[in-house]
Amino acid sequence: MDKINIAIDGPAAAGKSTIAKRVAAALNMIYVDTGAMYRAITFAHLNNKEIPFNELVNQLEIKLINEKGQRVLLNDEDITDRIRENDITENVSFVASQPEVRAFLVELQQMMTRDKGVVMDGRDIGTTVIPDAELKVYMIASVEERANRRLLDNESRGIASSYDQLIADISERDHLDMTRDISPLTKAEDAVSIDTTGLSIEHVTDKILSLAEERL
Ligand SMILES: Nc1ncnc2c1ncn2[C@@H]1O[C@H](COP(=O)(O)OP(=O)(O)OP(=O)(O)O)[C@@H](O)[C@H]1O
Ligand SMILES: Nc1ccn([C@@H]2O[C@H](COP(=O)(O)O)[C@@H](O)[C@H]2O)c(=O)n1
Repeated sequence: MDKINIAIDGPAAAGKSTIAKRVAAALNMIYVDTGAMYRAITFAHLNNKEIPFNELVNQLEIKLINEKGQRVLLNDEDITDRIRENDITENVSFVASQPEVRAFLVELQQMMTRDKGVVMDGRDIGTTVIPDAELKVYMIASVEERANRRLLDNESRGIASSYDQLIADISERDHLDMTRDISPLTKAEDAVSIDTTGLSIEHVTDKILSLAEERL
């Protein structure tokens, strides 16, 4: 096959974006971080709480620029670092449960994958956004390992956090994402499960690359 789409879903801090970026670079595909798009709308909502979601989404233009990882622009403002801060993380699952927000972003994401050649990570990619993706991966890791990874991640970004708080926050966010009414986080029936607990980034990347090669 000439071009494929790859969907990577899973709970918070399982390693989806780290691996998706590497897989996309190795296969010369486009990487799309859909979590960043929900975070961008959360940023807009926190600055404009009085605006209903159906009106808010019509005022937003979200661009993902593949430069220095991936830059996130909201109405041409670079909010890449801002959307990783705690207030956004604490509110994003609520914003992502809003029907108007999901309809707006799923349509945008489906347009981005129409011509194939995309590695997209998120929570509903294999189930809702690209149910016909040639490769679907459901990536998991123990909550302890995910909290440790996020702790190191936050330290490197200068974001204050503690291991115990991260365990609680990650567990709560997963619960909200798995139990919301619309497109809850769940493994697509035809997704390949990969438990990354104890596995290196290189090992997981190679595993997905070999699954992709089988489909190309
Ligand atoms: N297999 C792995 N082994 C060790 N560390 C990893 C592994 N995969 C990812 N990491 C590290 O874990 C941290 C979290 O990974 P990442 O941000 O990719 O997760 P994510 O699933 O995209 O999270 P979220 O959905 O919350 O954005 C990063 O610092 C990354 O370097
Ligand atoms: N396809 C997606 C992607 C993300 N979400 C929501 O956004 C939150 C942040 O995602 P990160 O990957 O940046 O951590 C996530 O917790 C979900 O609430 C989503 O609903 N669908």
